[in-house]
Amino acid sequence: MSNQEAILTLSSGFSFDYNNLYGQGFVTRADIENIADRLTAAHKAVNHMRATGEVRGHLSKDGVPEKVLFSQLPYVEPGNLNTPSSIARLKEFGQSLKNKVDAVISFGIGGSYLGNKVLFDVHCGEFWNSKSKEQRQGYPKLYFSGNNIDPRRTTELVALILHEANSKTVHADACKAKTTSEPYKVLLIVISKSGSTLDTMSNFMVAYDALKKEAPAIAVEVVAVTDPAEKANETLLHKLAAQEGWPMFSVPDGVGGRFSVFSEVGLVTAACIGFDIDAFLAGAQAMDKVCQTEDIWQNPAMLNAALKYLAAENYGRDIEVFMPYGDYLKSVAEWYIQLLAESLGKRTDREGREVFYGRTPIVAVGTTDMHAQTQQHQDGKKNKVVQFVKVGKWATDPVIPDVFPSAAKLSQISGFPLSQALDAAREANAAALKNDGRFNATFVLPEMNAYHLGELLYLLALSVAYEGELANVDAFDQPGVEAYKRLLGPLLRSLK
Ligand SMILES: O=P(O)(O)OC[C@H]1O[C@H](O)[C@H](O)[C@@H](O)[C@@H]1O
Repeated sequence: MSNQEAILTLSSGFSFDYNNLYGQGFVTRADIENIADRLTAAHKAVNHMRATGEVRGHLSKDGVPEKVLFSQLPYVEPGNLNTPSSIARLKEFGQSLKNKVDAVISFGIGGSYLGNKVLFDVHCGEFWNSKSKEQRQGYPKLYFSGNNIDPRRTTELVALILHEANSKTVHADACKAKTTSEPYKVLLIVISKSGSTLDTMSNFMVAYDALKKEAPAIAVEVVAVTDPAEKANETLLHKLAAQEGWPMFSVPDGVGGRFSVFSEVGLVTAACIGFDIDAFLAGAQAMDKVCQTEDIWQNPAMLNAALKYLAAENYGRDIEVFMPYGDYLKSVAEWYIQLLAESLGKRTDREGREVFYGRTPIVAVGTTDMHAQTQQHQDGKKNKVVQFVKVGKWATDPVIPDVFPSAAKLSQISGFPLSQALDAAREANAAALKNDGRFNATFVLPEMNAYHLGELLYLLALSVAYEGELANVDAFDQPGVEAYKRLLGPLLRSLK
């Protein structure tokens, strides 16, 4: 295969351009052939995971065998994790907020936040909360909290809600008698698989307390999203929700936080903003089906995993810069950080031998970081793969006008749409890296919509499953995060 042909394009138009990652000076065909047996074994293992949920060596936090079920999520079928009735319930939930709830605050961190933020950014953009209710088609404003323990931001978020509630009352007073004015309705969605994460719960308690005190001007409702287990394994959040009568959605068993964007965790946010759940899951499902082939050249998840694995193992490229071009895709890079870091950053292999495996992920955004990180990507250590994401067709795309014809330099950069300038920048960046033997690749989404986003996120999730097999590490646990937690517990108790 010549380098010019190193593009895998799916029937949806989604493509993986690996020209600058494969061939002379990059990962070679011989490299791939040398691991042919391991690729076959990895594919078999991933298929087995798909069929049974079993992944060799995977244990839960409590050290017992645990199923891995994220690959079932795109298939909405009775008996599956997402069923026709669970999806219908989510959609009803979303509809029930329209023109009724003023603002939602979604509390969560890690896998209980990152995917939700992706859906929000891609669908709503930066200015959703400044838009009118009509522009939001009746859907509520949506804020995130719990993604840090930041006293200032938490205070300011509560103050903002109080201010908005006050403005609503004043507005209602101006229009009609005070007694008939509606309260400002806030829905607090608390998302935590384990049900007691410090960052999430501390912010939730601060906001809940402050807003509840403002009744009746503010009406607070709560929805909990947590592990549905009962009795001995019941989470604190589940128990609380049952006591308080809060409606609940589930983080299903066998779905780790970093894979949960396709479950009720992500879909709750989707429902709140009118994001197309069906198209998102359909994109993920289409990607899953494409990746069922054993032919690596037709299977984008296996190909991506193999190329990145070989780039790291054979050529020392063990940093992955994830660099989408476009502001609202930055959160995809942030979501990917957790996926890659927690899945593959492992001390031991599945036989318990120390391997210190993993590629370090870096968030970058084009064109922004061409003016900040690119110097290092281009001239720093040759230890990186830069993974670009390109959007083919933009929904809105102003042509740069020739406003100052006498300024030759400005005149030169006018007369074509912003998207072409954006992609020319990416192309130049990719070529400059390639010309210096610096590994890079590009995922191309024909347009930025729920379907193609589903394809991309699912490809990345399945890719780490493949790479876990190739590297012989458990891609589904995260024992390393327990080390600081063991120290943090006593520290927090000593603060009382
Ligand atoms: O959903 P939660 O249980 O609150 O967990 C939130 C996050 O907590 C930890 O940091 C884990 O390492 C992450 O994998 C998880 O996504």
